Amino acid sequence: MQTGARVTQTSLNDLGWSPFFADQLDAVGGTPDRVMRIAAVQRSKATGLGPRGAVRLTYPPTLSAGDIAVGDWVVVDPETDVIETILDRSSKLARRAAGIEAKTQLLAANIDTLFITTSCNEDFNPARIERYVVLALDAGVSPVLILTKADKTEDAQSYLAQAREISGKFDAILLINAKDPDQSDQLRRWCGAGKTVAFVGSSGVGKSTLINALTGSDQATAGIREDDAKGRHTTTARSLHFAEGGGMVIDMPGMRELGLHDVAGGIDELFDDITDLATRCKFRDCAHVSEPGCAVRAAIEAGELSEERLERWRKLRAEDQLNTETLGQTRRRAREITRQHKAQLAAQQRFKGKPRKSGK
Ligand SMILES: Nc1nc2c(ncn2[C@@H]2O[C@H](COP(=O)(O)OP(=O)(O)OP(=O)(O)O)[C@@H](O)[C@H]2O)c(=O)[nH]1
Ligand SMILES: [Zn+2]
Repeated sequence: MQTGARVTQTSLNDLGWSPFFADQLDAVGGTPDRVMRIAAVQRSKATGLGPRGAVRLTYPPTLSAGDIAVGDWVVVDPETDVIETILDRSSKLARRAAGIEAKTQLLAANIDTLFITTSCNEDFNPARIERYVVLALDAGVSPVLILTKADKTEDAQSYLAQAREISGKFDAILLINAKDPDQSDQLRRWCGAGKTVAFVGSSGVGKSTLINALTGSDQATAGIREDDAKGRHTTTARSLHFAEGGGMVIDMPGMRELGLHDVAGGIDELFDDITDLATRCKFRDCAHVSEPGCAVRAAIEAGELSEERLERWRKLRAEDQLNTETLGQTRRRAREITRQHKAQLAAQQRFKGKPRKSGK
């Protein structure tokens, strides 16, 4: 196994180990030789990378697959290969899990940079890009926007201009042909030794092309393919790979649905212009619709803020608030709806039951 051999020669530092994690070892009774980084998470097993190579790890009764993310650092019992502890994360990407309850699904952990990938075509969508930026900012991960397929449009510069309008918070915006190695090499700036990057973006925008360019393709997935339940690497699972020349790359396919959850901080950061303006509105609870003394409306009228951007901010905030309410809040809201419904029915019954006023 090429990757296995490579991992054996790999120090923890190459995998992204840092003082942040080392400092936690004493408290959990761990030692560096028992530490591994999670490269893939399956229902009943996970793949860990460490000094022993790629190892299939088992969850203890207290943990399940949902508690562990690709990129996590764990302490492992070397005799049983059971995970003992998940070390605190330096960063964590999560989304709202499917279902009615306000639950999160972990996507990846301990990432330095999020490569938000979109193409210079109809895939380019400011609202979706903003979603990814909010996710990154909220997690304390630095967002880089990659605009691919620049070679397939006459209009590449206009996409670049639109991207700059979306946010000044990007660490960089790259306009590239992902298939040209000279151009994809620019991504290596974020993949130095010990650094971890993750890719998000729709299907077909060039993520695999870029990941293959960074990792040298086949050998990157070998260690994980070996551990897949069906004996092959599936493209639907998140997984961690080595970048050539240092650093780790996390592939996150299947991210079409990115429900935001508990990311108010990220929304405030991305839309800090609106947040600032809102503090200057005359009314503290200003809805920025038609209130007098509204600084947000004034900015729109002055052409400093676009109506579309304000609308996208509103939508994200509403979604985040809805998705973040606790189960208790959801239940209370459901009870309130039921109560109102019953009250309405009762009123209707009373109305029906009343003897008709006779005209006499
Ligand atoms: N001309 C050109 N083609 C590109 C570029 N980026 C990707 N492609 C092509 O677009 C197709 C899709 O690219 P992938 O790398 O598979 O996209 P992906 O994001 O990994 O897609 P999924 O695996 O479905 O998530 C492939 O045929 C690529 O060769 C680019 O910048 N320029
Ligand atoms: Zn206002």
